[in-house]
Amino acid sequence: MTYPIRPIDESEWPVYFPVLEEAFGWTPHPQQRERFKAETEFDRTLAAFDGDVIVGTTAVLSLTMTVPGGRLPVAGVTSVSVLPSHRRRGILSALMRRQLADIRERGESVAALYASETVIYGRYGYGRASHELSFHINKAGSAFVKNAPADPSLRIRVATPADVRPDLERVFASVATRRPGRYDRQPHAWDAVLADEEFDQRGNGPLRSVLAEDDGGVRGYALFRIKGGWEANGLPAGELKLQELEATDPAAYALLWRNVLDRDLVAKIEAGSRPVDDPLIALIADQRQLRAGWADDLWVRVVEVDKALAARAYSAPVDVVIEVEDDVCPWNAGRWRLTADPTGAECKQVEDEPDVTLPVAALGSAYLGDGLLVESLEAGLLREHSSGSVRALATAMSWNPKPWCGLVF
Ligand SMILES: CC(=O)SCCNC(=O)CCNC(=O)[C@H](O)C(C)(C)COP(=O)(O)OP(=O)(O)OC[C@H]1O[C@@H](n2cnc3c(N)ncnc32)[C@H](O)[C@@H]1OP(=O)(O)O
Repeated sequence: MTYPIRPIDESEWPVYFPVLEEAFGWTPHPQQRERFKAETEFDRTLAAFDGDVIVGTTAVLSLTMTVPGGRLPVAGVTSVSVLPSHRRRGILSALMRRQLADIRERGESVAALYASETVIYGRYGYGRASHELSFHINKAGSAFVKNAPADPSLRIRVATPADVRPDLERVFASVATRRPGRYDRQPHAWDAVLADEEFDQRGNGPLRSVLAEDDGGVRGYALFRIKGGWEANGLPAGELKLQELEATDPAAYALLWRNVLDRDLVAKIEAGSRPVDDPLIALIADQRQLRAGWADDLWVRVVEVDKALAARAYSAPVDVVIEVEDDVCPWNAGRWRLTADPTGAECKQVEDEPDVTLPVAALGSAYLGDGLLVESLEAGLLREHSSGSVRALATAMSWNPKPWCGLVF
């Protein structure tokens, strides 16, 4: 049985969005529903139909994302759902194939997504490309190293987040270009970051902010909520849930963390999504106190091998023939010579003998600089024909700072 696929127009939203709600078992707040609609690029949606009923959905957000050495238009894949009545009939597979062809036609060479479950997207050529740490910190164990940076010209200002939105946007825009995986936030994304429905829904208190600033302006911010509480013996047991902390320089970063960690009547600090190389790890004197959890962040799909590989920068010289396996985007299958050094890169289709054979998902994993090719090699998942070629490729593709997105789309 086939299920015709096409984009929807805005008038079909009332029968499109409920498919997502049903598939995710999700009841969004009315404002959340409105924001979802506002960010939807209707010409980049796809719906699968059973007769005239929508049974599957997906959409793309047109993102500008930082990649090693620059910024790229990236297809941000989102809103993937198939009705429980129609699951496991190949509807997702049909949507993914069509979507990747559309992305290519539009000229984007890279797609990225957040996966609801890690087992779903590898079969479509997406690779786990960045990771996040979540910290659970007891305030009592949060002292900094003695030489933590301090700038006497900096001060903390308490502010209502909505009142200082232009400052938050300015700080974020300046840090987003520094780390692969971060993307330009459009106004609707800021609406979501600053949304306060969670206040009603989870009892975590309203969104609060502190700014680090000097006479020249704002150099960083933290966004968080506080769930107050007391132990039976009267000791304060408040929990601070950090949503974001961004700063333009190390002194502002350290001051903001200190402010968040030292909050009166708070005993525990939870920071849900942080980069794997968060400078906080170096600032905390007793790192075990961070009690970190680890999870995948972005998944990346190289949609056009030559364009994507030539569009990013490399940390070290490399000259390697890569044989790419890709049965979902057959235009990628074949041998590609990547010649790159820190000044530039070229990637051309060739007939030469390959140095390495790898699934396209492995290129997606390496694309943002997380260095995962070595992990795959050691796990026996890549076929290396010339000894040392994978390590050379992995070294060239690795990047500092490590990739991290930090905001689900
Ligand atoms: C970027 C995002 O939006 S992430 C959000 C993804 N959506 C969700 O998690 C919502 C809840 N889940 C769903 O809506 C559906 O189960 C989907 C979209 C994940 C899968 O849709 P389906 O139409 O059932 O997938 P489809 O039939 O095309 O499956 C293709 C293959 O993937 C496998 N697969 C699909 N989903 C899963 C899963 N959740 N876990 C394990 N395997 C899966 C199928 O078994 C099948 O394997 P096969 O090719 O070896 O037979």
